[in-house]
This record gives sequence, structure tokens and C-alpha cells, in this order.
Amino acid sequence: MNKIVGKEKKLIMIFLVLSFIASTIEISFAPIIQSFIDALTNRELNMVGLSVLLFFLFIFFNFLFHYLATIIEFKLLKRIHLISKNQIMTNFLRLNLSIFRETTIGEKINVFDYNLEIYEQYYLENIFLVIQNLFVVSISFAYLLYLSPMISLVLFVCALLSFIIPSIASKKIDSLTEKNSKLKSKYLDVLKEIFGGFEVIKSFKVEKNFNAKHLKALTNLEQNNQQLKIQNNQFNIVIGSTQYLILIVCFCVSGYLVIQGKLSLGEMIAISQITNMVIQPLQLLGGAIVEIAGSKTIRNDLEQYVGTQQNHNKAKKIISNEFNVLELEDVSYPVNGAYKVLKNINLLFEKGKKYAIVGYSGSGKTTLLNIIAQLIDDYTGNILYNGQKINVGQEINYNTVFVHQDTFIFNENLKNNITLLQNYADSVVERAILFSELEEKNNCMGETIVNEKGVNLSGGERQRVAIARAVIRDAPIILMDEITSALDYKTGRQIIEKLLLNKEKTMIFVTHDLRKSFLNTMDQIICLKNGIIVEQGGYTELYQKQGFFYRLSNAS
Ligand SMILES: Nc1ncnc2c1ncn2[C@@H]1O[C@H](COP(=O)(O)OP(=O)(O)OP(=O)(O)O)[C@@H](O)[C@H]1O
Repeated sequence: MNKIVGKEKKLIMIFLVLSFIASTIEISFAPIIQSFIDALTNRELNMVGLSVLLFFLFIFFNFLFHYLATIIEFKLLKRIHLISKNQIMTNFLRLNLSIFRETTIGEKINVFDYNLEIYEQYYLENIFLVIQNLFVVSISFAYLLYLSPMISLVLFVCALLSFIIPSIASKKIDSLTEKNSKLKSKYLDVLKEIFGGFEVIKSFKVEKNFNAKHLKALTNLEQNNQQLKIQNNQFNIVIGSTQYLILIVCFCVSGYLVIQGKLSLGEMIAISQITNMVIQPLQLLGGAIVEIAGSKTIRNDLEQYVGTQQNHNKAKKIISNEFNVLELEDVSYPVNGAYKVLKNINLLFEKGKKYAIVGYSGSGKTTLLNIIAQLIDDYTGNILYNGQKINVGQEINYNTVFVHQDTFIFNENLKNNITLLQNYADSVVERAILFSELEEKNNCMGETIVNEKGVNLSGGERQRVAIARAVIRDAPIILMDEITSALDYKTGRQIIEKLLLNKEKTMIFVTHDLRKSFLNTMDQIICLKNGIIVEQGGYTELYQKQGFFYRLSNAS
């Protein structure tokens, strides 16, 4: 975040200059009052007139420079807000699947919502406030030192109080804001769960249970929120009370000096005016320091999203679409320490060939596709594309398309759901629509946004959208995870037949469809059991072997 703020040097400089001028003008009110009262006391009418003119000039310039400083402050806040959110989203989109899945959706949304809000409100806005008020306090002190060194010393000692209290308070505020962020993430997760699982909740008539879950999450959040507000308020009241102490002490000392004849009445009023000018900023500074220090954990957390992850996840370059062979050498996927979802996988995928990966549920088929698609890269072993080693974390990708088991539909029209907001010629989109047998649906939906206003797609239609997404893209390797599970037999068969007509593309199907008519068209069947390749070969060869594949086929 600091880097983002640092890039705005020009605006920050303008803000500093404007703030300095605005503060100097603010302080000038005291000497004008002093000259006005002294002129009245000495009956110098010319000076009285000049002081009145200075009052009006003060009002005008005070307004002008504070206004300009505020405009620049808002401009800076807007830019930092835009750049940081954009940077965080860029970094999220660069994450691989494993890291992305380490946090919940609620936690991720909360980074943009509560955490950035705290960063801006507790940190950035307070930094501006500190800058402006430090100017006012320092200039006031300098002027006070000129008027009365003794009072400025008294004021300085008292002012230290305003800095001691925040340092005690900030730890408590920090832990409360951090807890608030966690509770807000949990609350967002519950909201996401309820809205995402609405159909399930309604079908099983468990509205009351989820209402209770929502209320519990909300109550926890609100309780902590209230505690945070009370704590903040308490510290502000304490800081406010110390300001009265400062005022009283300064009044007593300056009154004593007037009695002693060491100060004129005009000087005493100017001093009390300056003291007032110091007290208010000191109070604001105290509150600001509590909030700045109280947002430390959240700021460190944000830094992770803006900075560190960015370095780990640089934008990847896609290497040439010229494809001959993809090799997996001794690939394993360890999760939870010793447990491996995939164990020592050695495979060779050649240009234009068709492969089927089969096995019982949970045997690691989808994980294998995820690794081939480079969606997860925390595996061990090697992947070689045309003989070139694709190291984990390397900044290159090869081109694949992946038709997932579950199809996510975006809030866009049908065509945009296929193109995924990329530019394609109309004819290319039409071809993909025809291929996936969606023309009728497309004709009746037109520009309608798919997911809104209750216009939903059936499971089979979603699956066909996913197929259209794959065929529209020019990738040499197509990965397909159970692509016909939601389609009727005839449609599924037609689509598979059309896919297999393409002799250029390498296709890898994960499938539970063990029918001979389909598997016989595959160049190779790969059998996975508990993350291990137990058999591989052509249909007839494997069937006649009467091993794992034979038992799997006959069990289905
Ligand atoms: N990151 C992970 N952490 C822990 N377990 C994981 C992780 N990824 C996958 N698994 C587990 O690995 C196993 C294999 O999952 P995978 O989705 O690859 O199976 P599958 O063969 O595709 O199953 P299905 O046919 O039911 O879709 C599952 O038990 C899954 O819970």
C-alpha cells in the first residue's frame, strides 16, 4: 500500500504545500486579534480599520486554502482507492487455484470492503489529518514561544499527555478491528451461503435454521462493532478531558503573567486563542494516532494482498500453440502433509490423440486435470511441454481449455457467457453455439442476462455453454470433466461425436461413462485408483486383461 501511496508524490506535495499555507493562515487569526485589541486599547483607529480588513482577508484565504487542500485530499483518496482495489483484484486473478482456495469468499470480499475501508478511514484520512494538524500545532507553538516561553513550556508538557493515552489505547483498538474484520468475513460467508444455497434451504424447509445461523453471525459482528465504538469513544472522551486541563493551566499561568504586568491583555487573548488552536488539533491528533496504530494488523494484512502475492504471481505468458507432446514425469500432489491425492504419475499426451481418465469417485481424476491445466501448481514432479520443462511458479503457461464438471454462469447474456468477454467474430460465436446445440436457446434469449430476473439455464444448457466456451477457443489441448453428465443420451452422443471429428486437438476426458461405444473411440484409457495409475491402454486390451478396468466396467 505504501508503494501505491508513494506513487502519488506530486499530489502529496501539493497537499503538503496547501496544508502548510492553510495552517499558517489559521494561526494568523491570533496576531490579528492581538493587534485589534491593542489598537482598541490604545485608541489607534487606523490600526482598528486595518485589523478589520485583515479579518475579512483571513476569512477569504482561510476558506480558499482549506477548500483547495480538501479537494486535493479527496482526489488522492480516490486515486489510492481505485489503484489499490484494482491492484488487489489483479493479484487475486493471478493466484493459482490452491492459494485461491485457502481463503473463503467472505474473506476475499472483506479485503475490498471492511479492510480497505479501515485502511482509508483509520489510516489514510488520519494521516492527512495528522499532517494538517501538525502544521497548525508546530506553527502555533513557534508563535507561542515568541509570545511567552513559559506558557509554551507548560503547554508542551500538558500536550505530551495527548500522545501517551493513544499509545495505551491503540493495542486494544487494533485487536478489536482485527476481530471485527474476521467476524465480517464470517458474516459475508453466511450471506453467500444462504443466497447461494437458497434452493436447498427452500427444498428442505430449513429457513429457520439458517435464519438462526445468520442471526448468530450478525450478533457476534454487531457486539464486537459496538465494543469497538465504545472503546473509541472512551478514548476520545479521555483525550477531550485532558484538553480542558491544558486550557485551565494556560489560563492560570497567563492570568498570573498579566497581573505581574509581563503580558498585555491583547497578548493574553492572543495566547488563549493560540492555546485553543493547539488544543483542538491535539485532540484530533490523539484520536488519529489511536486509529492509525489501531489499524496496524489490518494494514499488514492488506499489504500481503497488494504486495507479496503480486511478486509470487506475475502475469504468465502463453507459449506457442504449436503442440506435439505433453509429459508428466513422476507427478504427485501432496495435501495435508504425507497424504497424496496423486502418486507418481507418469503420462504422455500426444497431438491429436484422445484420452479417457476413469476411476472411482475421489480417485484423483479432476485433480489430475487441474494439474494439466496448470490451475494448481503445488505438485511435485515435472511437466514437459514439447520437451520444455514447465517449472512450478514459472512465468509461462501452455494453452489448454477446460470444460468443468460444474459450469459457472456469469451475469451476462448467453453470448458473453460463451465468449467470456473476449472478442470473437460473430460467425465464430455462431459456430460455437451451433456446435453445442444452443441455437434455439440463444434465439429465444437474445440479449437477456442469463442469471437475473429468474431466467436460468437448465443443467444441460449450462453444460453446453461450457462446451461452447471450449470449442470457441483455439487451444491445442481440451480437458473435459464429465461433460455429458447433465445431457440426455442423444445430445451427449452427438456432441462427443462432433468433438471427436477434430483430429488436430488433443482431448482428455474424465468420465464415468464406461460404455464401449464411447471408450472404444479413445486412443488410450488411463485408470486411476487412489491417486495411482493402475492400468492404461486401449479398450479391448484393458477389457481382455480382466483387471481393474474390467471390474470397474462391470460394476457400473
Ligand atoms: N487441496 C486439497 N486438499 C485436500 N484434499 C483434496 C484437495 N484436492 C483434492 N482433494 C481430495 O482428493 C480426492 C480426489 O479428488 P478429485 O476431485 O480429484 O476426485 P475425482 O476422481 O475427480 O472424483 P469424482 O469422480 O467424484 O469427481 C478427494 O477425496 C478430494 O477431497
